[in-house]
Amino acid sequence: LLGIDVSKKDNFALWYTRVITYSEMIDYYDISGCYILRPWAYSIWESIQRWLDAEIKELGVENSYFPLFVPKSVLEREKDHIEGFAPEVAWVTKSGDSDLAEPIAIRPTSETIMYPLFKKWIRSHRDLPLSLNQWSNVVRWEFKDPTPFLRSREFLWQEGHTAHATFEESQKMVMDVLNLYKKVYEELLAVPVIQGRKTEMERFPGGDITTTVEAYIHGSGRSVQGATSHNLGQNFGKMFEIQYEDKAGGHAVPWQTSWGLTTRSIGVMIMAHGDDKGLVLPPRVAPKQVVVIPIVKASLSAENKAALQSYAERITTDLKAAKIRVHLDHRDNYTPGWKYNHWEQKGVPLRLEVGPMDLDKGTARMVRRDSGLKVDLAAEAVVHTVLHVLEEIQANLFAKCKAERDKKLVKVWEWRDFVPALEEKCVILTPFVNETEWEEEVKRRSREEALAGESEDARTATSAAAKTLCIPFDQPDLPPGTKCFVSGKEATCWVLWGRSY
Ligand SMILES: O=C1CCCN[C@@H]1CCCn1cnc2ccccc2c1=O
Repeated sequence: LLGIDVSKKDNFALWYTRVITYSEMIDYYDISGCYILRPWAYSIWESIQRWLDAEIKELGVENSYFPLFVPKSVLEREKDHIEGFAPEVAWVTKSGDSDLAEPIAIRPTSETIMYPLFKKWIRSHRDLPLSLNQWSNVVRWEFKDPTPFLRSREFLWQEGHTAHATFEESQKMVMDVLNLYKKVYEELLAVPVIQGRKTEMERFPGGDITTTVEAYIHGSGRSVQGATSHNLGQNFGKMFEIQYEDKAGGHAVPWQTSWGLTTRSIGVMIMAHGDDKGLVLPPRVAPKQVVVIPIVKASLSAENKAALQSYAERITTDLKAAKIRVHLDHRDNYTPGWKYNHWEQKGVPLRLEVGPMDLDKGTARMVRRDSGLKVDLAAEAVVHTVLHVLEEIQANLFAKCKAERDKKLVKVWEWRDFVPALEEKCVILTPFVNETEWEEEVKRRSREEALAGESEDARTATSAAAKTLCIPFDQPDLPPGTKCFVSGKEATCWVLWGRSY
């Protein structure tokens, strides 16, 4: 039996690679940083999409689709802030043997593609709010080591772009979307996240305010940005000369937002819940929530085999009728034991074993993937028990993840306690002066003290340095006079730090 054969706590990176391949979610491709999303993974993206798409439409956002390509001259209109991103832009320079007159970029994000059209469409206050979303792929030619789902050169996302008459309206949109992102993580993926604002150094330079949901990966002790929602202010309106006639008849520039959640969310869920037997799926996004496995002994008579088969089929039909995503694995070329291992690796929340004894007694044995608990059920109790236990599993996965995160979420007041806490895989709240030079200092010193003279490859996807994750909206009490943990100056807020992807 091909098992994962590596423990999550002993070799997290290898464990992750084994889990995503043995569960048939990912396969590898000739081009580094590009992966195949197999049906078991794509189905999870569809569940996220289905829920989030309905919710953003409730916010008055409409879906649209813009071109994949942006001319060099247009992309560089954002010159000031994309210089940081320029190395990641992928270019089309030829068609066939002939060079293109002007190089064309493949979208890394769509502001520069969309906003010239926003300029054309927004002429009056009656055209506002303009709220569009796009489900698409984007390409960023990352330099750091790629990790399936978490960092790939092409990924799927949604990007929302809105324009409003007032800052207040735009900021409400920013927060409404951020709250949806929190729900995607906490209610669909069973992963707790912390909402907050990015510091000056970490925010999207094209905007005014970047808000974020930050997740913590217990296995690696690293944090990861789950999704972002930006208030762009009037920066892009000015850059793209978007003007409209306001109610008073004057000229005004709209207040804009942009926001995105990507297939990285699937990687976060895998890392958060997976165990040494493989994937553990939250029922709300599990492609299959129950797998029914008949235990057909060779010694059974033909009619008993047939009877067992139809009994298993009846249980499966009852579950399907209750809108439960169920699969009956009646393949006769695999043993029950092999099937248990296979579906455990794929993370199916519940297994129903149905053997000859169960046929006689009218029962089935239910086995939970998250806890391993085995319970014998009467056939007529299967549907309502499964519905209830699926909800229990969803809640249990969230509670376990939150407990693990909270155990590693610590407050630090003095520098001397900071790097040791990082070494303990903690995510750290500190009183902070919130000045960029001190943020740089913490990055530098935490890396230096952690590496203690060893070198670190710039390509590494995971640095030893601590970085700010966010300024949590939920601020602990900060008594006046509290000192910043690193500068000794007056602290102005609590900041969340961690090693991250
Ligand atoms: O986050 C989001 C949410 C979705 C819409 N876009 C914003 C901001 C994207 C920032 N960004 C990120 N990588 C880039 C890479 C190359 C060129 C430009 C960029 C770039 O502007």
